Amino acid sequence: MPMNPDLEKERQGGTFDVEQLTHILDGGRDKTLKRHFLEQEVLKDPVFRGPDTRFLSREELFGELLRKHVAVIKKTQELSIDDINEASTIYSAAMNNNVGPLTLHSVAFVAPLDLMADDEQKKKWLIPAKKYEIIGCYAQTELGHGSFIRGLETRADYDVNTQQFVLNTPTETAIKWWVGGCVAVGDIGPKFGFGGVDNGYLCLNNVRIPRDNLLAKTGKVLEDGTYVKPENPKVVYGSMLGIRAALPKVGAYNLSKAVTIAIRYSCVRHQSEIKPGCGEPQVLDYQTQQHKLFPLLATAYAFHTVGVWMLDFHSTVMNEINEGHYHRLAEDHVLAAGLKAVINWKTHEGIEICRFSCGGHGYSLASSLPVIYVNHVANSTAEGETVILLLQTAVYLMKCVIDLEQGTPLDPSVAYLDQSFSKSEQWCSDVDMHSLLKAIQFRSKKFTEYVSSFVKKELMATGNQQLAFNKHKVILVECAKAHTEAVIMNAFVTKVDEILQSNPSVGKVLSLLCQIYGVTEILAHSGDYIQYEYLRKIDLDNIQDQLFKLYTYIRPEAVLLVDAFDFHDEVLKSILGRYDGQVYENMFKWAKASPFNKQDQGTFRKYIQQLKQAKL
Ligand SMILES: CCCCC/C=C\C/C=C\C/C=C\CCCCC(=O)SCCNC(=O)CCNC(=O)[C@H](O)C(C)(C)COP(=O)(O)OP(=O)(O)OC[C@H]1O[C@@H](n2cnc3c(N)ncnc32)[C@H](O)[C@@H]1OP(=O)(O)O
Ligand SMILES: Cc1cc2nc3c(=O)[nH]c(=O)nc-3n(C[C@H](O)[C@H](O)[C@H](O)COP(=O)(O)OP(=O)(O)OC[C@H]3O[C@@H](n4cnc5c(N)ncnc54)[C@H](O)[C@@H]3O)c2cc1C
Repeated sequence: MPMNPDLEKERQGGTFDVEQLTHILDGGRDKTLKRHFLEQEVLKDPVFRGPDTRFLSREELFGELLRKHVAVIKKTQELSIDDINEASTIYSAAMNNNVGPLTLHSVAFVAPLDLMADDEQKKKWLIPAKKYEIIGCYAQTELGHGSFIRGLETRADYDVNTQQFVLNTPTETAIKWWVGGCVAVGDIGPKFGFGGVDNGYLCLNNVRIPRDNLLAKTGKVLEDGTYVKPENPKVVYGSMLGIRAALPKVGAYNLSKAVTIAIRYSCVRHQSEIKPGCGEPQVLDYQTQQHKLFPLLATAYAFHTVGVWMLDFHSTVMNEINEGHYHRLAEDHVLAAGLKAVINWKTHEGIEICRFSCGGHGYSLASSLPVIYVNHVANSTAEGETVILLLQTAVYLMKCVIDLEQGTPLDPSVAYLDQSFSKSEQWCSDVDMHSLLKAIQFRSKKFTEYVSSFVKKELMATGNQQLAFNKHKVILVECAKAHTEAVIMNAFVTKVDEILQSNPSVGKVLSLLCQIYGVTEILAHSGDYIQYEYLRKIDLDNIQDQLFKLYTYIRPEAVLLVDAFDFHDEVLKSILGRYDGQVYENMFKWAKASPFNKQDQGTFRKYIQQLKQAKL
């Protein structure tokens, strides 16, 4: 199919090599080549062909995705893939923006076995689980409790005579609920999205399991019922850490899809007039459309950068824990908590902005933006609700303030809290990314000190930490967000500095995106910078001008920057986001193919006839 002339023209501009940026995003040219190979292994294999999942009912969707997910597993085994990124490539190429039915087995059942099973148990369960010879799920949440784990009601009473645990969900609120990939007991019914996953309920009534079913690498129960505590009790929470540490990159992936669709479509879509008689401009030439999409484009790159960094950090900490060193578990937990919370929340807001920026066609499943949205938005609740996780990060920051007062060294990701920040020089309209990072770190430091003073005062008055925290939860959450933004900006600046050395032209365009991310973040909290007397009104006016100037620099690069995400059309599955930009013809073809246009509208005639016969 010929290339849409608008997109053809867009691709003649630009100042950097798209392929080199794709290689950087993938982690090197070899990884890009391997990703292309794996995608083709899926896309050329007829077993992965099937009905357009956007036209399917919930039951049909579950069946079709289960069929495909089994094919994904076979393909992954056939190609001897064990790298998580490569496995994700095969999975994403097949799932058409859905979450597969066996996802929870891989991310929430295998991970805890890996982390908490002893060698014997690994042989018995982890090895067959990795081969899908046993399929598992993660049944923690109950009808009455999800966030408050210590409030869970399920019982496991030890029967010393039979060396068994007797499992019971003693009340209705104790029924296990939301259990992804939970089979044979019951599905909790239709949901907002996640149609490919059978989130189930599980009632336990005197279910007996052997003593050695308790994962024993950390804590264990001896034959006489004595409980041997794990060296570090918090490691039992570790199974939730793995998914949280992975979800920032999942957020980046989903936001990258949404901005790819919205920016390509905004170059194909012509609407209204700027200069009368000069034809309808591309909607991406409107400053308001750029103001919607360019900060999100910058955010997608920022989230990808920090998502890769978080996964590396987490895997290092897990290796340390496997060797018995727990000193970085707390930092890993609060980083994963803050990044998972902020990134997934801003991602679902961003996907919605992308959908709105495509007008009516964004509301059609032909765009796939609604599919990407309803499947992504769960990530702000699942694996730790947003506020719950931000409070974890906030409590850690309050401890950092005490550590600072006591001269205890801080973890590297919060070291900036110990830095002194002088009030900024007057800003013009070309503030560099390092100055923007300093400002964002300054705000986080000041906010942490401000919140800590309130919590301390409350603690003095009540002597109760939970009460003190509960009275200031709103500002504690904001404090955690401010810190997390400092972590994101620091990772982005660090990566861009590195790329400026290795590939100056790519680095330059990414530094523009980094500035857009930083300026947008500062303008979103401009009042704080005035209140803390770090910036003046003139500074804020200047960076507002800078933002609009940055948009003009990014405009000619925008399509190339989304091309660099390198989504194959069959992976993106969006008519608005097609690489060739042939939207209208394919929208019409897709609509005509809808089963709704095929089925006999007998119902229509039957009921309309009734109206006519009713002699209204
Ligand atoms: C093959 C390719 C596949 C690709 C896949 C792609 C995408 C993936 C798609 C889908 C997957 C996404 C979602 C679906 C899966 C969802 C599964 C679930 O939802 S499972 C259930 C998740 N539930 C939760 O997250 C519950 C949240 N609540 C809690 O974690 C706890 O209740 C709490 C909020 C942390 C409170 O704990 P507690 O009541 O014990 O009190 P605290 O004093 O706050 O904590 C005690 C202590 O422990 C530390 N800590 C807490 N959590 C952790 C942790 N995870 N790790 C390490 N440490 C932890 C905490 O800091 C305290 O320490 P201290 O202050 O020093 O005492
Ligand atoms: C798509 C999806 C898949 C899931 N898969 C699984 C799975 O496979 N296995 C599993 O075990 N679970 C699963 N879950 C459940 C999920 O982990 C819980 O929904 C999540 O932990 C939130 O808990 P909750 O639903 O009890 O919300 P609640 O904690 O009841 O939250 C309700 C509101 O109360 C607020 N709140 C609660 N506690 C506090 C507090 N201390 N301070 C301030 N505010 C508070 C929250 O911020 C929120 O606004 C899944 C959920 C979804 C949506």
